[in-house]
Amino acid sequence: MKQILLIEDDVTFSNMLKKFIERHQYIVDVSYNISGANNLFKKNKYDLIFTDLRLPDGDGISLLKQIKQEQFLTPVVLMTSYAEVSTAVQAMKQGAFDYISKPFNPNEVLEVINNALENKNHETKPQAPTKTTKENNDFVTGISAASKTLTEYIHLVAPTNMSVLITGESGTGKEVVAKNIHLQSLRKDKPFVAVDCGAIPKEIASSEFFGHKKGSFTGAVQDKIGHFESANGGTLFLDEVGNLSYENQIQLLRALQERKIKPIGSSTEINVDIRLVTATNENLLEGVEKGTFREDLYHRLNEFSIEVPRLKDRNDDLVLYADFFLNKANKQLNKNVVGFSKEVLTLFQNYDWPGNLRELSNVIKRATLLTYGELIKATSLPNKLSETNNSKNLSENFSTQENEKELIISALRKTDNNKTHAAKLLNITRKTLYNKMKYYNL
Ligand SMILES: Nc1ncnc2c1ncn2[C@@H]1O[C@H](COP(=O)(O)OP(=O)(O)OP(=O)(O)O)[C@@H](O)[C@H]1O
Repeated sequence: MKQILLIEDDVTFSNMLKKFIERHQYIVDVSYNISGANNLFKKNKYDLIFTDLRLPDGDGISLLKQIKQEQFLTPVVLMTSYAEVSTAVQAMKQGAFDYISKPFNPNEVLEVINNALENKNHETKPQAPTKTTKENNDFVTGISAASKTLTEYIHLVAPTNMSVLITGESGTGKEVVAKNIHLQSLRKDKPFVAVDCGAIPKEIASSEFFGHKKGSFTGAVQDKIGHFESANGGTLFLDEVGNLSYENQIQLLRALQERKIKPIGSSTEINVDIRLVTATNENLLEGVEKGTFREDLYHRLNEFSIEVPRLKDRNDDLVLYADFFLNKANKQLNKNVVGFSKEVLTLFQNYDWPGNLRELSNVIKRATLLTYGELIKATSLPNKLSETNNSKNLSENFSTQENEKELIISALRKTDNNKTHAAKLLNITRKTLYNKMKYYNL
């Protein structure tokens, strides 16, 4: 039977976890601190070690380093609280096999155990696992339920030749998903051609898609290869596909059905073998109902659909993405910012992120540039992040009708007595604010 060591100072929790894992045919030892774990290491050889990040006599990261030196092959899984996820990500770079954030469900624990033990059986040397896919280092997989479903769908559909329609709000990562589908497909060594349909004027769209011969129209000063031909053998990604004119939709449908294209001014047809992936942040079905988007094309594009979740709907991933964008910004700006202050993480959690991952990435890049110390502080964030928070806290409290007078005073102070801004913060109209100020003699 495989032997697992659990290092966790919460006695109730560790005993509960021990019992659960033992029920699945593993031998489990528990230590409540690092010194106890060191004694156990001397006596036993473990197949897997679970350790808490914070222990009474040290931290899980230094323990991880020690284990990696002494018991090279033993996988180590860190158990973290939500706020420590970014530290755990750092730990993975130092050789932790995985991390699991509390509270976790039993199936998650079993999955991590299976993965770790399976990995150990197959690997001859330890791997530094990463939350990015091997094929694409710019893709963070995410740990939220919504992200897990997204990843599963990508894995499932990538190796097929099905056309995929990716939907989701702006900045959620639709293009990144499309690229990932390509990189996980059999076409990964062939081109991935991304076209923004919203940026192509309809008059030149067919030349852009199918190419043209020199002299075939005014301005065609040389032969041009179209996107279909450039993507031959690979994947053609059409972003903002809802923006195609009706005429362009017909041309696209024909090319997809016949798998042949004819450049403008040419008499020869070219066979094309492309996998089509499209994206939109509009509701194409509404377009179909209104008659602006062809229903036959819609079904042709939508052999499989993937909805990329809003950042707000994958709260559990926020720190992971923040950490990823911070690393990226550090590299781009040649900085060495280590992390985020607690206050910043709270502001991040409370903000709605209407611009999704793109907005998060931009906010972090700007803040990284403005930061001279180790941690990004709230003062380096755009005002809108704290405004939403103030407004949320104030308006939430306000609706309870308690301390109404104090809340009004606080809002007026925060906004330098600007009634319009104060009313906004309190989520009431200016008129209501004036009435209440009169009532409270302010
Ligand atoms: N899974 C991910 N891992 C890391 N970075 C990501 C991920 N998804 C998106 N991003 C980053 O977020 C930003 C927005 O992604 P992307 O351009 O793919 O969004 P989009 O949904 O296609 O946006 P739009 O609708 O405006 O075209 C990019 O900087 C991208 O690199």
